[in-house]
Amino acid sequence: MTNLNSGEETQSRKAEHIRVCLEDDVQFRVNGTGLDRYRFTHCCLPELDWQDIDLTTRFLGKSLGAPLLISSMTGGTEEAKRINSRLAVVAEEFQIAMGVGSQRVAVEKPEVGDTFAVRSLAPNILLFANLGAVQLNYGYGVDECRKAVDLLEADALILHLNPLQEAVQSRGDKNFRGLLDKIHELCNVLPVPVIAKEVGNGISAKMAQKLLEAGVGAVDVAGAGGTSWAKVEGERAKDSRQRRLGATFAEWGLPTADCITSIRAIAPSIPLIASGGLRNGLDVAKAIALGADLAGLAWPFLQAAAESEAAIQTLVEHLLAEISTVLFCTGNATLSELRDSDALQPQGSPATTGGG
Ligand SMILES: NC(=O)C1=CN([C@@H]2O[C@H](COP(=O)(O)OP(=O)(O)OC[C@H]3O[C@@H](n4cnc5c(N)ncnc54)[C@H](OP(=O)(O)O)[C@@H]3O)[C@@H](O)[C@H]2O)C=CC1
Ligand SMILES: Cc1cc2nc3c(=O)[nH]c(=O)nc-3n(C[C@H](O)[C@H](O)[C@H](O)COP(=O)(O)O)c2cc1C
Ligand SMILES: C=C(C)CCOP(=O)(O)OP(=O)(O)O
Ligand SMILES: [Mg+2]
Repeated sequence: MTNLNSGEETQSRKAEHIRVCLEDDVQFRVNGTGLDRYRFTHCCLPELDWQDIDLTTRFLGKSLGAPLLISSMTGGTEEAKRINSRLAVVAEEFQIAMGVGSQRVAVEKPEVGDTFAVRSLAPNILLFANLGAVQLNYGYGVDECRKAVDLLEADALILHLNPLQEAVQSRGDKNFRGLLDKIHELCNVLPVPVIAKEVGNGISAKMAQKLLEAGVGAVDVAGAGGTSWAKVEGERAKDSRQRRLGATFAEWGLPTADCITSIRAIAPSIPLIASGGLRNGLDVAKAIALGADLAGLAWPFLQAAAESEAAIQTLVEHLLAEISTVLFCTGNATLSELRDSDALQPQGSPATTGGG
């Protein structure tokens, strides 16, 4: 490993991330999403025909068939190219949004750029480029960000914020000083919106406020409760210090539900993505009812994509059926009706007053 140049090291890390996420137990086990603290109030007479249920929505100026995002995952290897291609074909079929994984590997090794370039397979979807914000402290500037966007003809650039992951990662990039100012400068000149995203440890209302003041166009909370990147990097550890760090911080982070409610409270109208531990359409519907505009899933899509295009189609069909069932059984025809309703209640409050 020590003989690898940075491009090769990054490329082999991408392969290991896929392998570890598919083969090892790297999910949060104790600190959940917080969504189980909420319940929908069942409505016994919805006054709806199932046919009237409408899952369409808009995000950052584009129309979507459903409020779903295939969260940023991969690129840089042949396997990653196969995964991205399968995901893009299904995203186009259902008109849902998609992000690719960090394009740092393509900056370091331009010849792997094609493993990310899915626009021709998904000409109409909302598509997100991806780089780590921390790279702005390691020689990256507007040029690299612009190239990442151009390679995909992306609608926005996701900057991932992953201090815990970098702290546990072997040879991780740990200089996070001064990034807010650099994000601010980037937002001023990049021709597409910047989306600030965590990777499974969550974004607090206080930090969301600072990021919005810096000019980001949207926030993806990527909270705790799903894939734990401390666990992933702990599995990749090269020494006992890293292995122990991964174990100690395996459950660290802000639950996804708390991120959504606290950010919505201070920013009532910003484009807000919920992700981190969403595993079915009921989770998605809860996230929307709590105030998110879009719901992202990574790990479930990785598992399906590793199998086949048909498995991804089946996953999306299941998610759509589950979200539709929430709308049906709470008597809401649309996502905005659901969000404006009182159908979702904290568990423990009288379940017979809301909804209907
Ligand atoms: N900073 C963070 O965001 C979090 C940190 N942790 C830490 O991760 C480690 C493993 O936790 P584990 O036992 O698996 O998980 P648990 O969720 O069972 O939490 C264990 C302890 O951490 C407390 N805790 C939960 N959330 C927070 C928080 N946001 N900030 C500070 N303390 C919190 C809990 O207090 P209570 O019962 O009152 O909730 C409990 O005493 C612990 O060291 C824990 O402190 C765990 C969760 C979140
Ligand atoms: C294999 C894999 C690779 C990932 N790579 C990236 C990445 O390059 N950039 C990023 O922003 N997030 C990345 N993520 C994090 C996800 O986008 C997501 O924030 C996180 O896994 C929590 O969502 P989940 O619980 O649905 O998996 C990756 C996730 C997986 C499973
Ligand atoms: C995998 C996740 C969750 C985020 C990116 O990880 P890396 O730290 O490997 O990304 P780059 O350095 O390659 O940007
Ligand atoms: Mg990194």
